[in-house]
Amino acid sequence: MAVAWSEKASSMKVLSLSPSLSPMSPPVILTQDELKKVAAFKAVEFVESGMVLGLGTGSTAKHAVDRIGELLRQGKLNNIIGIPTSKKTQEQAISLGIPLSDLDSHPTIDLAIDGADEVDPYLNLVKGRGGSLLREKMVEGACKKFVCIVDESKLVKYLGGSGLALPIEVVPFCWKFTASKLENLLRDSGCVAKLRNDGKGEPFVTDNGNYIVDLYLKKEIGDLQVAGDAILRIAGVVEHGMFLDMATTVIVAGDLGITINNKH
Ligand SMILES: O=C(CO)[C@H](O)[C@H](O)COP(=O)(O)O
Repeated sequence: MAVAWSEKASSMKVLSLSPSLSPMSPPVILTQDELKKVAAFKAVEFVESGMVLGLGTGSTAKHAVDRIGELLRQGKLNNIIGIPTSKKTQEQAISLGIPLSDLDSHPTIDLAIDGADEVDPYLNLVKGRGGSLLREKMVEGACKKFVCIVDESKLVKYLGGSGLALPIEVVPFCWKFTASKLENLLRDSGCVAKLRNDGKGEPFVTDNGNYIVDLYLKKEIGDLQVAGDAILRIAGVVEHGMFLDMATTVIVAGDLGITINNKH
């Protein structure tokens, strides 16, 4: 259901950005990475012993996974089982001693914590600029609660509104054909499709052996659900990076503090 930032979404405000600051401390300007950490630490407050946890991917989620590992080490959390959303997060969790499992063994997840590339006023997300959108969507789709953590630079008026990529995971076979189908489908939004590269001149390959086609939009997509369903009907598309109506909470860290936005 729809919520708007300024009206219904903000259900709670935390005035201090850093747990170590007293309310009388002078304002502190935090870096983007510090804001990500603040959002991540706040999300980990929702974690309880005995939970099965979806562990997200990216620089924001990394802080949450680090914090979970720290609390386990300190004995403040027990009996956690993590379900990682990427090989990278799996490696991080193993290095922290977080017990891991998968969706086959744990098809229901109590809580997932993950970042996002864009958040719209209705708490819809773009994810996958880190390349892990398929596993993220599988894990976060199996959650009772999905807490998304972002710094305020991720807030957009509409999905695609940052001018950055809307990622689509595609099979490598004839990816140009799939990319042109995507451009054609979203031509009213001025869509340009580009194959993501790995920075060394080769295609970026996901954990699932697929490619990513990044869509750049000049205009807003009309009905996101309709567009998402149409994207999935293109043979060759594996999954798209729009996470519609999936986040139950979005925690935003910004210069003025943390806002916790709950879906109503
Ligand atoms: O979807 C993702 C990875 O596939 C990430 O959550 C998203 O890219 C945000 O990353 P970061 O926290 O590094 O800004």
